[in-house]
Amino acid sequence: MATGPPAAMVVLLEQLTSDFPGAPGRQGPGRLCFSGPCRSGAPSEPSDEEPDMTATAATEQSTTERTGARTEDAAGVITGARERIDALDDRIIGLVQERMAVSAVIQEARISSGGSRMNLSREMEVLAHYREALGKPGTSLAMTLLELCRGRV
Ligand SMILES: O=C(O)C(=O)C[C@]1(C(=O)O)C=C[C@@H](O)C=C1
Repeated sequence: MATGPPAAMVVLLEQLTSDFPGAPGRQGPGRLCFSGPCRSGAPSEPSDEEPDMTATAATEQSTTERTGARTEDAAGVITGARERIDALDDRIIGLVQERMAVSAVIQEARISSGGSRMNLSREMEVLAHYREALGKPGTSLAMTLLELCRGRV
C-alpha cells in the first residue's frame, strides 16, 4: 500500500523546499520527509531504507543550501559569480550615493535662488532615459532613484 504523496506533489514540494536551508521536509539532497519526526543533528538508528548522512552527503547538502546547485562544479560557478555581483552591487550603491549628492547640489542651488526643489520636466527626462535603456522596469528604477535623490537638501 503506497503511503507517499502523488508524484506531482513530490515535484512541487521539491521545488518549494530545495532552496531554503532548514526548510520543512528537507532531509538532504533529493529527500523529503512527509510525516513523522525528521532526523536532524542527533544520532539515529541505522536504517536500510534511509542511510545515515555521510561526510560526503553533508557536503552536498551544504552546497545545495548555499547555492541551490546540485553539483560542486555548478556551486563553484555560482559562488564566483555571486562575488562579482556583490562587487557590482557595492559599486552601484556607491554610484547611487554619488547621484544623491550631485542631485542635492542642484536642488540647493535652485532653492537658494528662489526656485522649488523639484523640476518635473527634468524628472520626465530621467524616467524616459531609464525606460529607453531598460524597458518598463527601468521606469520603476528611475522613480526609486528620484525618490532617493529628492528632498535631501
Ligand atoms: O535635475 C534637476 O533639476 C534635479 O533637481 C535633479 C533631480 C534628479 O535627481 O535627477 C532631482 C529632483 C528634480 O525633481 C529633478 C531631477
